Amino acid sequence: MPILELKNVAKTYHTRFNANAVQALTDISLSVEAGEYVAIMGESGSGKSTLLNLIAALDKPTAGSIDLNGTELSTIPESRAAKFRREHLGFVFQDFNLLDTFNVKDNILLPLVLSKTPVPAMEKRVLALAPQLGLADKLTKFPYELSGGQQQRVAAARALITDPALLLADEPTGALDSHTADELLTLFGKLNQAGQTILMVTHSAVAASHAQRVLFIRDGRLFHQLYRGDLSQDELLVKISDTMTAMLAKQTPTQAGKTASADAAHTGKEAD
Ligand SMILES: Nc1ncnc2c1ncn2[C@@H]1O[C@H](COP(=O)(O)OP(=O)(O)OP(=O)(O)O)[C@@H](O)[C@H]1O
Repeated sequence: MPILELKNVAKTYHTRFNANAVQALTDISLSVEAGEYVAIMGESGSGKSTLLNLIAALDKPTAGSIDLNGTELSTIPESRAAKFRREHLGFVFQDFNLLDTFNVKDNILLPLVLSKTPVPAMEKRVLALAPQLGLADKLTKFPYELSGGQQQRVAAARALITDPALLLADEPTGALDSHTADELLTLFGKLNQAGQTILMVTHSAVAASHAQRVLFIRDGRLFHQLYRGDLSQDELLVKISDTMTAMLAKQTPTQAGKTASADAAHTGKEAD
């Protein structure tokens, strides 16, 4: 069973007086299996944040269903949504979102404190996780004492401390220089190899080329998807760039020429 399954999801935003409805997402169906590493790409305004907000149960779809780790999100009462998010999801954002007055260890432990985990269990978990993220010697530091890359690793540790079914990352490399971004993406790759399911929204073709599958959204619809298969990262990067070019040129995937057909032949799969 997939960790995440969206069926025919649509989202319409209504302005206050209902005059100008914005159809942000239309008929999105997709699933993410346990252990997958999926990137979502699309132009500004294509609906990526809307999609993440729906998956994170921060907002509700206008139509369709979203099943996360065996629970249909619409069945979760508002009062239990925060607890559900804490138990099933980890979040990494572009701007780290660390608490300045908490040291690294307390930042990482925050979700466990909120879920009232006993202190010995918290200690055990943070001591096991920190070395995996290169943070073993940083636990008593404060965020302002760390580089951007280190801060983002603290954010990743905080996201992973609850052992979430799905790690959601929204432009995680957006505030990092290219070298540091590369280090973070290598870390995500390692986490994924160790079994972590990851869904990452990104504008960066390089970042997306670290994933096993890349979904492209255009005007709120699933435009295309690419599978890594046995392509190298560089080969996938070329295909991603071709698809982005086609998307910006408003072509269909097949008009984009080899991109779609070669990928379909390679994987036997193709989106809509
Ligand atoms: N709360 C809202 N009320 C009305 N319209 C909204 C709201 N949030 C988003 N939209 C509209 O929905 C569409 C999709 O927006 P969304 O933020 O999901 O795109 P995005 O792909 O995440 O963009 P970006 O890459 O710039 O963050 C856009 O037309 C946007 O203006």
